[in-house]
Amino acid sequence: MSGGQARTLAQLGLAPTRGAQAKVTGLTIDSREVREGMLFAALPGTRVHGASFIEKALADGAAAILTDAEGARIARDALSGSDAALVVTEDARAALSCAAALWFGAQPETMVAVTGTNGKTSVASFARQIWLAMGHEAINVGTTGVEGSFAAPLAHTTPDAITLHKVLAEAARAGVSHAAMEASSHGLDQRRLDGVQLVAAGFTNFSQDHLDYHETFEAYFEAKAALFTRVLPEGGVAVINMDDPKGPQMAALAEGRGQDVLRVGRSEAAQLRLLDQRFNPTGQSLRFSWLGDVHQVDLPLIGGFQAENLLVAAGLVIGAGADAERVFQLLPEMETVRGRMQLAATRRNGAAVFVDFAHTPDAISTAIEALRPHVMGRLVAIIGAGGDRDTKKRPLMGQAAAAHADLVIVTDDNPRSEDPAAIREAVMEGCPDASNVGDRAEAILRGVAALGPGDALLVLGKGHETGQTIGSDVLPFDDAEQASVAVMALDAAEAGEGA
Ligand SMILES: CC(=O)N[C@H]1[C@@H](OP(=O)(O)OP(=O)(O)OC[C@H]2O[C@@H](n3ccc(=O)[nH]c3=O)[C@H](O)[C@@H]2O)O[C@H](CO)[C@@H](O)[C@@H]1O[C@H](C)C(=O)N[C@@H](C)C(=O)N[C@H](CCC(=O)O)C(=O)O
Ligand SMILES: Nc1ncnc2c1ncn2[C@@H]1O[C@H](COP(=O)(O)OP(=O)(O)OP(=O)(O)O)[C@@H](O)[C@H]1O
Ligand SMILES: N[C@H](CCC[C@H](N)C(=O)O)C(=O)O
Ligand SMILES: [Mg+2]
Repeated sequence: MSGGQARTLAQLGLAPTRGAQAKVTGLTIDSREVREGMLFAALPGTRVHGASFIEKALADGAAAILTDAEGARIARDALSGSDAALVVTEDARAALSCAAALWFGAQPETMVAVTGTNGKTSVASFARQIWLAMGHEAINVGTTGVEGSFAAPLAHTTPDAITLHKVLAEAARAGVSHAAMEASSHGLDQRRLDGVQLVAAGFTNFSQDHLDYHETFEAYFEAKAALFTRVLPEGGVAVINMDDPKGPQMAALAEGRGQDVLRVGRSEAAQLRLLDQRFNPTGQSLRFSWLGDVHQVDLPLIGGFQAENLLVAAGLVIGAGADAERVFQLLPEMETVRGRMQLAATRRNGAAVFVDFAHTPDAISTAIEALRPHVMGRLVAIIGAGGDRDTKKRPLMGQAAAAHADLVIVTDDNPRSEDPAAIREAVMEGCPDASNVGDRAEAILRGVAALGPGDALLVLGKGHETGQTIGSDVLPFDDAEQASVAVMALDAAEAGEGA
């Protein structure tokens, strides 16, 4: 990213090995984006070390190179033949994040982040909704892009440091004072958010995902724990869901770092404690206590887990300085998070179709179980797994659906570069009695056709997504829209038959 005033490396918090006088005109992590005068951050990658592109970056006019010891070794010849400024540091990704924060120079005054396998987007959206209802200019940043008082699309849940700080600075300059962001495990591992100044951070839960990247559960947990052990400063507020088996461990890590821990959940240890939940066809009622005082609230939200997410969000907003009673008054105003247990359509016979983003075994179990108490009749689930992602989760996703739904249809999610039929086969290993319908629109039509009075269909996996990635093409596809189309078509056909 270029533009703005040229700065010295010291102004970007970097200690140059050589070229202290050099000024840079912008930052990039991609050699293909290098322009005259820019700093090229040559970072270690999963496929290749960015240092392999230092020679090209220098040829294209890079004025400075930021890398680690391995990068300096890989590009020794290119570097010794150039007089560009050089920063060699142990953790080049973390250094880049801090440099990006200084380069863009502004971020919303009050920032919180949330990590966990599931629930991050929901928590960030609820926190933003509470702040907006309090009259603040607020955003959430993550899988669904930047939403709220300032909007922008994002390609990642936690964008790379340069994209992140660019968008945070734009939001801050547009008047945004409060931001809740998602901290993905990739983002944490790659130090993408190390330059963000957090006042509070939250943890929802921990279960299987992304083992293709992290390889072991331990490494995956460590990546998530880094939100507390590295990113949230001492004295920050850690909001921990104590109902998750990993909650107590995360709370201990946060306490060990000198953070104030605000415990939430059903657990007796919780300061913000869920006491009771009652479900109805359009939402739920909660009884909860805050430091012992009992409150009751009616919410237009489907799914018991959204109450857990809402408590984490309320904890973050309180942890960031809001008056707790004011926060609780605003909870009935919360709206469904797009693509999370979202009512997409209702059949003439009363059967409902919901769309949800569950794409892990745990989320599929949770989502189907969570819909049960809102539904009188049978529950039909449509599932699929994405290509180029953790392959081990596929049969477990099938098992989870078979264990909790009355009828399962396996279909394509985003096959990406993989063979869609092979992905479906892997899912079917966990649910051999399911129907296998590759075409997602047809699967939704079949699911809707199976609904009798009081039944519900839950279309899982793609939530808010508006495209289906097949190979390298992204074709328009929206589960909620397809559900409406299917309901309209089948209701019209039935009305025609009855006439
Ligand atoms: C696995 C992963 O996170 N990969 C990210 C990583 O790429 P990488 O390490 O594989 O990069 P690489 O291809 O080995 O290249 C190494 C370095 O060389 C640079 N390079 C490469 C080629 C070139 O010609 N010139 C050049 O300079 C690259 O910019 C990179 O910095 O660094 C790249 C630059 O920051 C990211 O774009 C890329 O995200 C890819 C696109 C991705 O899909 N990531 C997903 C898995 C992800 O991050 N998902 C999370 C989690 C979502 C969730 O919670 O479910 C997210 O936060 O979205
Ligand atoms: N607290 C929770 N516990 C278990 N499952 C949940 C919880 N919250 C959400 N889910 C399930 O996970 C799905 C994704 O929710 P959400 O988008 O909020 O999570 P996320 O952590 O942001 O996911 P991603 O990793 O894709 O960013 C939901 O659609 C729901 O099925
Ligand atoms: N952030 C998640 C989203 C998965 C969504 C699902 N529809 C899929 O394509 O697997 C990922 O990139 O793994
Ligand atoms: Mg998300």
